[in-house]
Amino acid sequence: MSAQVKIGVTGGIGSGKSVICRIFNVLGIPVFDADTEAKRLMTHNTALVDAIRAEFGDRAYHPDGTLNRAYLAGQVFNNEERLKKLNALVHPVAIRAGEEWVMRQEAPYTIKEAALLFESGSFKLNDYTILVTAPLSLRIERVMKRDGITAEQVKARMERQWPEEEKRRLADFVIVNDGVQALIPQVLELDKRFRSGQP
Ligand SMILES: CC(C)(COP(=O)(O)OP(=O)(O)OC[C@H]1O[C@@H](n2cnc3c(N)ncnc32)[C@H](O)[C@@H]1O)[C@@H](O)C(=O)NCCC(=O)NCCS
Ligand SMILES: Nc1ncnc2c1ncn2[C@@H]1O[C@H](COP(=O)(O)OP(=O)(O)OP(=O)(O)O)[C@@H](O)[C@H]1O
Repeated sequence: MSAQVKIGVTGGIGSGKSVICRIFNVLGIPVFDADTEAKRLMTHNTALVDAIRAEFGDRAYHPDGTLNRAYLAGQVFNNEERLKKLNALVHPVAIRAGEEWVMRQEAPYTIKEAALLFESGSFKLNDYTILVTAPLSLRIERVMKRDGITAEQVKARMERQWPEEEKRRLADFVIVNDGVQALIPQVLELDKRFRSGQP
């Protein structure tokens, strides 16, 4: 088992997790992006691909084998039961990949970025969790711009995630990404604490 301090970074859609993790990464900290890894596994892990095809049909994949994200998003983000099924297939595989990744790292500490750290229960595998927060309206605006989707589509995903207040109760640290408070000093402060070994 790795003795490294393990930090989870989470936050609702559009809160700015990826932006913050990029800053940690520039400081030399290895970052595992669970959402990206989940997508990679959904096309590269044969058992997972077979299970997704069996559950969601061949339309879940394009003819070239890439994931039909728009189709799957349409299937799951307005249907809680379907989303639960997809999560039950993907999350255990992605969580295992994260644990294997941690064992390979040599660094003062490691970071796992995941939108659903609390919802999936995987926060328990980390020593500390950072919650990234931002006002709802700003998050919607950011994602509409980033992904070219409608406010309704962003809200459908938000409704499948825990409300921020619930996450605050379980988080050890909070980074405010409201476009007003500067991000870099907040990240530097946490980096200092994690490197000290006594956060
Ligand atoms: C349905 C899929 C194909 C849609 O892909 P798409 O490229 O449109 O969105 P993307 O994956 O980039 O997600 C954007 C954001 O939506 C939110 N989101 C993604 N998956 C979920 C989910 N299962 N529940 C709630 N919110 C989610 C997150 O905030 C995420 O960062 C994809 O989200 C997916 O496979 N989700 C299920 C696996 C999963 O839970 N992944 C994320 C955590 S490991
Ligand atoms: N402080 C900021 N100032 C300006 N733009 C920002 C800021 N923070 C984030 N953004 C932008 O908002 C969008 C959402 O940020 P990001 O992708 O980091 O969020 P996320 O929490 O990782 O979202 P998701 O859960 O969808 O993966 C991105 O396009 C990003 O560049």
